[in-house]
Formats: sequence, C-alpha cells, structure tokens
Amino acid sequence: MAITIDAFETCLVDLPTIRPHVLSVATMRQQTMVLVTVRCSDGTTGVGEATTIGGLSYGEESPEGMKLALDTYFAPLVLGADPTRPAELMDRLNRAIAGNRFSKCAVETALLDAMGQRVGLPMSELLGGRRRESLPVAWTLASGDTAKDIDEAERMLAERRHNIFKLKIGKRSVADDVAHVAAIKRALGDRASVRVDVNRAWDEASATRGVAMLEAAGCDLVEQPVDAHLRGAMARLSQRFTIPIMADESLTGPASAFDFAAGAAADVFAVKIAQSGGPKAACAVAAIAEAAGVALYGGTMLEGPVGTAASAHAFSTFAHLSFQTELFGPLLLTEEILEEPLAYADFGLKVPDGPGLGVRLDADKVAFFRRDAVRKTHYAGA
Ligand SMILES: O=C(O)C[C@H]1C=CC(=O)O1
Ligand SMILES: [Mn+2]
Repeated sequence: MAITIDAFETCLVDLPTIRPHVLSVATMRQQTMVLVTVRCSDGTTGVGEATTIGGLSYGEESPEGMKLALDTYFAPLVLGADPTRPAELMDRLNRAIAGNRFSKCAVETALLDAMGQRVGLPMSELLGGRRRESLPVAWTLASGDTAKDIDEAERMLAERRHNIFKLKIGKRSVADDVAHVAAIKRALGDRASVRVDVNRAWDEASATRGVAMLEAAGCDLVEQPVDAHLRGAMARLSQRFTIPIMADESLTGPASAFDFAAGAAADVFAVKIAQSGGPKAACAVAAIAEAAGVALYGGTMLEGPVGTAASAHAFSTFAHLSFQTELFGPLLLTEEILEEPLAYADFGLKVPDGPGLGVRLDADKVAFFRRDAVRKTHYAGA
C-alpha cells in the first residue's frame, strides 16, 4: 500500500540562553526554534527545525512568520504526499513557494529523518555517506565584555570543549573592536584559534582598515566584514589580505555560492543548512566550493539540537572542512529538549549514528516549553 504523510505539525519553542549573546545586529536572551514534525502512514516520524537569529534582525524569515507559512502554505502540499520521495516533494514545494529557505530546510530535514527511520540509516548516509565521526566545534565569545570573554575561553579550554573562538564584533568602533580581539588573542596565545564575525557591520573602507589591524593582532579568519550583497568588496578584501575572508550572510544557497566562487569573492564559505535551503542544498554549496578551491566551514544559525544534528550529518559528508564548524547552538541554551543530549567531547561534536537524525525529542520538555503551552508550574523533570 502507498505510504502517505498523515500529519504535519509545527510549534515554536522558546528557550533561554545561558547568557546574553551580543551580535552587531541583535542581543539574544533566548532562542526560538520552529519545530516541524511529519507523521507517515507506515508509522515513521521525522522532525526538522527552522531557526533564525534575533527575530527579523538576521534573516528575512521570523520564527512567527515561518510557523504561519508552514501551517498555511506548506501543510496542504505536504499532507497526503509520498514521504518515500523527499526530492520530488521538495521540487513541488520549490515550484509552489518562493523563498522561505529556512522553512524548506525544516521540511527537508523532517523528510530525511523519516526516510532514515524507514530504511534504518543515518541521515549522513542518505546524503552520500559520512567522512568523519566527529566534528571540531568553535565557540562564540559574545558576552560583550573582554574580561568575561577571556574567562569563558579559559573555562572552555580547561574543559576541553573548545579551542577555536569566534568573536562577535562590529558594534563598537573599529579600533575598540580590534583592541578587544587583540586582548583575547594575547591572553590565549597559541592555545586557541581566534576569529571574528563582523556580521556585515563595516563599509569597505572600515573593513580595509579593520582587516589589516586584525591580521596584525593574530586573528585567523574574518567573517562577513561587509554587507551580504557586496561581492566586489568581498573579492577585493580576499585578494588584498593573507588572512582568509569568509562569506556567511552572502551565501543563500547554490546560486549565490556559484556567483561568489566565480567572482573569487571569498576564501572560505560558511555553509549553513538553513541559509542554503536544506541539508541537500548545503551539500551542493559545499560541492561548488570544493570545485572552486574555496575552503569550508560548517556554520550555524544557533539552532537547537535538531537543526544542529541535521547540520552535523550534512557537514560530516564534506570532503574538506578546513576551518572546522561552529555547531555549538545547543550549548548556548539552558534547557535540553532531547531524550539523550548531543555528545560534545574533546573539542568536538560526535555525529549521531542512529537512523535518520539519530536524536529523539523529549516530548514532555517540548510540551512544556512550546510557546502555546498552558504553564501551571515550573518543569521539574520526569
Ligand atoms: O555566524 C553568524 O552570523 C551567526 C551565529 C553563528 C554563531 C554565532 O554566535 O552566531
Ligand atoms: Mn556569521
């Protein structure tokens, strides 16, 4: 008998962050995940996650907008469809719905999760096969305070959790930002890689000055120094400096990756499954980078554990991952919503090896933390 998708469910889950996370575009005190569940007539279930940063301050989709789009426009196309043909269903969604890459990512993740359960294989195997079991994971120092950031980095090094640190800059003057980076690099020395993410805050002139100063301070990588569409400026900075320039917000899927690769507009691509439009499109972005000799970095939209697991499966298939990953999203949250947490150890994240995503949501936790929950008491555990 034909298998069909019988239920398509979405919910918003709000979880506090362990400390304010200060970016040039927003200060996050909580993260909102959009969780998507597909239930199939053969008893398989898949989950996916659509997550952005700081409401509408980072991407064009907000959590509330994604839920509305998923419930109103995606659900009718997904319900009753054949879940054994995820690519065909994604084609149909792409024809009927423009944009909405983050929501499409959640749906594709859920379909691949269900498919993995059905055939008994991890998602990485459905994407061509993993090349590594563990991924090195950077941590973002973004408390907004230099001394606190150094303390946090020292703790991470002592716990062997992270030895790669990304600093969020772009909010203060170029000189103040570089002084902050230089102080952290001086404190950590060769024990850690120190990188920055400007989140598009600089114009080209500031970037030319800032990148030169960062290079002198011992910084290893500069992420998205200028606005996303400034391909020419990104190309000039990449050519001018030895320190690698990484594109993040500029990459919105394979077409932009091709454009940036053809224009030699970045030394490194930060690949994100949400920005790309799904795990498969993220693998296509990686393939374009590999063909063009562009280095790779596994990025995050600060997803919770579902999006992080999906990203880990995709990144585990990349031939090269020279600048490692930043799949630390779940560690920024105060609450665990999986039955079994993702495994972080020895500066890395273990790629889950169960079928599909290889993770299971804790239904009680999700029921408690979903935005539309009726809360009578604090969660006290099972
Ligand atoms: O890279 C970004 O722009 C977004 C995100 C990733 C890590 C982090 O702290 O923020
Ligand atoms: Mn970034």
